Amino acid sequence: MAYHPGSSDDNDVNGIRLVLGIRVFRRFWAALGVASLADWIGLLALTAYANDIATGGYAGKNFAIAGVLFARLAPALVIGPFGGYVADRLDRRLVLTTGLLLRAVIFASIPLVGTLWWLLAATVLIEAVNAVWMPTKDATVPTLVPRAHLDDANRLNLATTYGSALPAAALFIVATTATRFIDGLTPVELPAVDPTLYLVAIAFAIGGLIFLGLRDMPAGSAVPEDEQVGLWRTIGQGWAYVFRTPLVRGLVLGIVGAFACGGVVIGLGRVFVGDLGAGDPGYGLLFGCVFLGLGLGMWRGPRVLEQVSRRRIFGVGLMGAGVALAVVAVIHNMALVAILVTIVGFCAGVSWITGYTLLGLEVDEEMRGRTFAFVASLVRLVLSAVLAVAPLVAGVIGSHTIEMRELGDYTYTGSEITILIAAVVAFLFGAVSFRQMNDRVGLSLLSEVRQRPGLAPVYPEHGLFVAFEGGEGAGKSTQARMLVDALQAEGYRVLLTREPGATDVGRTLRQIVLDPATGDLSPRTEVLLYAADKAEHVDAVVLPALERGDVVVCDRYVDSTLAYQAGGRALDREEVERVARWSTRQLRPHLTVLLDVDPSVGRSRFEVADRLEAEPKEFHARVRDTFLDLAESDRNHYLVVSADRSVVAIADEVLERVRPLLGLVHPAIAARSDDAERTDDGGHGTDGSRGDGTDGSRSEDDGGERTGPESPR
Ligand SMILES: Nc1ncnc2c1ncn2[C@@H]1O[C@H](COP(=O)(O)OP(=O)(O)O)[C@@H](O)[C@H]1O
Ligand SMILES: Cc1cn([C@H]2C[C@H](O)[C@@H](COP(=O)(O)OP(=O)(O)O)O2)c(=O)[nH]c1=O
Repeated sequence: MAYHPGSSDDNDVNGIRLVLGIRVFRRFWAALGVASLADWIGLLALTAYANDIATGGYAGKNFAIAGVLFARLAPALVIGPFGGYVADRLDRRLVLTTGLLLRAVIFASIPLVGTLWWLLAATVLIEAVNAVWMPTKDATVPTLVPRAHLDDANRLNLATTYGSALPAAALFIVATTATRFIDGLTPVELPAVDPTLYLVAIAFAIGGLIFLGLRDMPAGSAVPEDEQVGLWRTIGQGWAYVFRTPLVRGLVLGIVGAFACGGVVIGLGRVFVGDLGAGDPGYGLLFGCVFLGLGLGMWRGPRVLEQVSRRRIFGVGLMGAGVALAVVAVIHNMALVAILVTIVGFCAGVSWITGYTLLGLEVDEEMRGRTFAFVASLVRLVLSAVLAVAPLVAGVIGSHTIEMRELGDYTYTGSEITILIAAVVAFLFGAVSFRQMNDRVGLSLLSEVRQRPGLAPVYPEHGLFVAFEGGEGAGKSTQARMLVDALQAEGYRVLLTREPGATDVGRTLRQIVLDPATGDLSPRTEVLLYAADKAEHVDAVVLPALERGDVVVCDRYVDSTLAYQAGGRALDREEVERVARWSTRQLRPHLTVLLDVDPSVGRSRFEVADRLEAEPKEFHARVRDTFLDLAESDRNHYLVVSADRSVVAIADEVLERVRPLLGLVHPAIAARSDDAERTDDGGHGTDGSRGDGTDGSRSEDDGGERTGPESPR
């Protein structure tokens, strides 16, 4: 079958279209959408209502909200496992219908009774109903769509459940603003969120009626026994695995942190916007902004700062959320807060989607299901704790005013302090995740961000890769040889190689590019010829040696293309870099030694000039500047040496810089006697024409290196 780029997107769209084409599923989905919408508005309305009817000042309001949120989440932890059991014994359509109708009745009863105690009891009841309703809903989906499209159906349902948070926030803003407006027109005072609670009741009733109408839904119940693993057991089982693996540990820590961060904003939101004088519509706005940010973050996440490692982005996202949240805590302006919580949501969304994807990629097949279940359960647990505890803490801290004579009074509230604490915690979680998962140690985040997308470096995971760069006659071959000798003497397995011309194809290419008889070449042709040499060299020589864990010392590498073809020939640097990096699979040396010398000095060290050596002074000046520029932009991976000093002094400096990197490889003393021959074979000095760098003579056909006998081609 032909490869079509983007076909997976097309498949997604087609799959979703297909499941929506199934009448009974379409109606089921519509009912689910209405129920989710009602659920989100309900969450907002319940907390807003708690805020309205609570007595006891600032602390009282916070305690009331903490109570509602806890009542909302706690039953899932306790009743959850039984929900599946009950659901298993009842008819699906009956459960789906009555579940929503019951919720409608309970919601309507809340403003009618109008006490805090009933609000709390009603919340528990709603969740108890939900505990049976949810597993039934999940178990129903497979009976409505063909097995092959179950995934599409589940994804659509998930998107609907979370996607409805945004319209729900909008509806909440409209409903509460309308109530305020009508309130202003009539002499009787309307309770602020009562109409919204009735609206929720109506929406649930509509959802229930749609389910009632689904007569063609297969009857019976089917929650398979093995899917009814309780929450606590899931957590227990997952724990053991997760905490054995540092990467997964970092990920789980971060994911939980992201949710805790979002939970604090939701849990404290109502009181916090109250402090800002924004009331219920403000609360709706805050909630909507968090979800807008989350949605954007999840959508754009994979594209954000593409040049930065995904493992690092994960921690960075969390730290970003922490910083934005800290600013939220100290700023007293609703408009700015709205923008900032969108940023908090965005950062958390980027982290969440990145973490989720990494988890999918890094966790072994057989552990994946359990790990995801573990994460989902843990997130639930932490979210409940945070939603309940955050307002409690805020209530305990209370609202205080400090009098500062000249500066005026400064009021700080418990919600501000608690948000600030959460911000610090989120930042620390992010920092710990960043450290645990950092796969680019030594490359600063700033220089990584500065890299253009698509040019992200790949450093070898095995072996040690060192390149020598510099102008003509700078002493690269001499120094490379000396480094190889020094390392081999210490028992390391070392491969000395070079560009261009270390492979069979490379030798032919070398002949073409360097022979003055070739005459003028288009600069682009020259780039491609060098790139072809590199592609072959990396695949056939460099990577296999690194895979074996050897030290690879390379005389000239990608920087030469950037210096000569981009700098010297004045081609666009980014274009040339894309080609050169692509041809080397983005593989970069752990260390590049730049032997810097005035071009005239280097030039004076030999007599016969090849095609490039024969270029004018200005050309070589540009080459030198480009080399220096490259070294300057990534100091961690470069050593710049003044190459007009003695050979020995330079060699000492190089060895000193390389020594700490030897931790990446192990000396193979035992294997030395036979390996030394082999590595020499792979080097480019064995044919005697050059390479030991001491004879100073140059000839056009000084290729003739053989690649190591163990190289795959
Ligand atoms: N530090 C140095 N000082 C003086 N001459 C040097 C130095 N390093 C190398 N040479 C000589 O310069 C010539 C070119 O050296 P080589 O290592 O082949 O340079 P490259 O590989 O950079 O072109 C050789 O004759 C070598 O002996
Ligand atoms: C690897 C590479 C070399 N070159 C040039 C630089 C040199 O002039 C020539 C390599 O010839 P070589 O004789 O190996 O140079 P040196 O002894 O100075 O290391 O090819 C490029 O222009 N682009 C590249 O990517």
